[in-house]
Order: sequence, then structure tokens, then C-alpha cells
Amino acid sequence: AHPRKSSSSVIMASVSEVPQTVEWQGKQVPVWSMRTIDYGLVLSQDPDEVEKVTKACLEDGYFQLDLNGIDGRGMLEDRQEVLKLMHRFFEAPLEAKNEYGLIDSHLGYEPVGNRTGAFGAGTKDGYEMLKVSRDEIQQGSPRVPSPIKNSGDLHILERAIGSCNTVTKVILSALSTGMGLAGAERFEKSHRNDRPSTTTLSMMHYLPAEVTGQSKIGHQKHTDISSLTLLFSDQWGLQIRPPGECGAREMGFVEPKPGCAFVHVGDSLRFASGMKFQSCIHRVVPFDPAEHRYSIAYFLRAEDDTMFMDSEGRYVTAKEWHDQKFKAFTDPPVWQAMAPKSMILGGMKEDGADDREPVAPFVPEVSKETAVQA
Ligand SMILES: O=C(O)CCC(=O)C(=O)O
Ligand SMILES: [Fe+2]
Repeated sequence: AHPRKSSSSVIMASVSEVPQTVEWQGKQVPVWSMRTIDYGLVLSQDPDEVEKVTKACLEDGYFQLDLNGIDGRGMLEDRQEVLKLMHRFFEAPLEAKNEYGLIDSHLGYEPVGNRTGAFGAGTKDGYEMLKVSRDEIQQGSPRVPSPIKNSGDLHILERAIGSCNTVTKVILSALSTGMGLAGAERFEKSHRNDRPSTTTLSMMHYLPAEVTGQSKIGHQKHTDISSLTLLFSDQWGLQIRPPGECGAREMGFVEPKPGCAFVHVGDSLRFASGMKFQSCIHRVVPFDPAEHRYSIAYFLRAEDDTMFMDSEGRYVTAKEWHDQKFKAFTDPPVWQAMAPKSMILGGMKEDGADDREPVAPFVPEVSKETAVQA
């Protein structure tokens, strides 16, 4: 059992067994510590940092990436520009934002309530989202809605996608080295820029529960489809379930750190590593129910025709896995419950029912009897 008392004075060098805690919904919830990786050192292929990032993926499936040095600062500036653009975009009328709708699963606009919410069946998600495809940006003719389609906006999106791509590829390359992979075996070989993929920049706006109502909240528990996810948010709300000895440990918060991104392993890289890497079980809950929350996720994904063995022991392409899992995300809860659980969680084990039950005011507006656990 984990101590419940706040221990802010505890210095956590790497992964500590003693979590700091934060009060949420009237309870003390862990704030999980994690390894911090220095981007500049990884960029230099510093042997100790390469080992550290590899260990983080093998043991945890996630880490904090420190971008405060000169090599990362450009990425941080690009990210600030995207944030400003997001504010402008999400303030636009729904018809303008939804000009193209959801063109493809990795591209376009999704309004609030398209998927299952933070507390499973009976809740819908509480965010609206715009995704911009890396392939389209590279080809120079992206389909983005008119509120952010002037040349300045497109320049901001292009720069941000370029920066995110560089940062994630640098990490991918370090992981190949850390795993002792050479030649065609290296992870970069299945993530070439000129080959089609569903790689995308996703911009999310979580609305306050006051606006959406209590049945539309947060983002359901899942692992990502991606190889690597580079996630930026200055605001609380992201929760993870770290892998444990006998299944995942309890849900706890990720503390937003200035100048840092939260990076985690998705299904594709876990599969490509022969299940050696962990992937990260996570969700988003309303930390402050009165707050608007903004997050940016870059999903680096494998080339569409990359083959791997999935969590079901099937031989599938990256595109097939993407399409099937995306369908599972957006299916109604009853269908979702029929899909293998391994699909939503990418085969990650989750023993023990220590996932926290929501308490008022977040109890879904549906009776427990009719709720099917996804
Ligand atoms: O908004 C966040 O912080 C996380 C979003 C997420 O998990 C996702 O889009 O896959
Ligand atoms: Fe995610």
C-alpha cells in the first residue's frame, strides 16, 4: 500500500515508491514521480541519457522530457504559438470549426461528446479537438478550417509539426540505439518522413463541466495508438496508471512542469519492441471543474504498411491497428465493451480494481445497473 500523506519534502531522484499526493475529489491521489530526460543530452546521443530513456520505456512507458536547454527552446516557442492559435480557433463559431468535419480519423475537427468520457460507459468525452495531418502539411496543402487558414497560421502549424517530428525522431533513434538495434531493425526505418502515415498534431480544448454538463467529461482511459506521443499541457488533469509487479498501480496525476513535455510509448512502439516497452495507460479528468483546459499532442506513428504482432497475437499493419482502435474509441460503450479489452489498453495488464470511482459532482447521469464497463 502507498502512504497517503503529502510528502512534498521528499526528493525523488527517479522512480520512487513514495508518491507525493494531491487532493482531488476529497481524496489524496498520488502524483507519480518519473524520470526526467534532458533533450540536449539525447540529441548528442549521450550514452548515459540513451540508457536512461531506454530504461524509462522498458520499466515505465513514459518520462518527462526537459526542453529548457537551447536545443529544445525552439520547440517550446513553437508550442506557445500553437497555444495562441488554439485559443483563436476554439473561440470561432461551431460551423466554421466544423467546416470539413472529421475528414479522416487522424485529420479534422471533432466536437465535444464524440467518444467515451473519463468515467467509462455513461459518460461522453468533454473536449473538442482539431487534428492536422503531418503528411498534408509536408505536401503543402493541408485541409484546415478557415479560422486558422491564413499564411501566418499555416506557418505556425508547419513549424510546430516540424519541431515535434524532430524531437520524437531524436528520441526514437536513441531508443533504437539503447535497444542495440542496427540497420533495417532500427525504429526510424519504419518512420520515414516520405512514407504515408497517420502521424498527426492534435489540439484539444476541454470545456468546464459547468458548460458541458456532468455527463460530458474528460478523456477515457486508454493507451495511444502511436509509437511515441509528445504531450504538452500547463494544466493538471492528466492521470496515468504506472505498470506494477502484478498489473498496473493506481491512477495518479502527472504534474505539469515548466518547459517539459510528457512523452509516452504507444501501442505501435510497444509492439515493435516485441512487447518489451511498456505503453502508458492514461486518461484526463477535470481537475478544476471550472477551468478550460488546453493540451497539444503530437502522435508519431509508424508508416501505414509497417507490420507487427499486436496484443491479440495477430499480424497487422500500423494502419489496420490505427483504424480498428480508432473505431473502438468512438464506438458506443456497448460495442466497446464487446471489443477485446486489450485493444483499448494495447494489451497492458490492469489487475485489481483500484481505479477510482467518481464522486459527486462527477457521478455520471446514468444508473449503475445500465452502465456497461468499457
Ligand atoms: O489531453 C491530454 O492531456 C491527453 C490526450 C490524450 O490522451 C490523447 O489525445 O490521446
Ligand atoms: Fe492518449
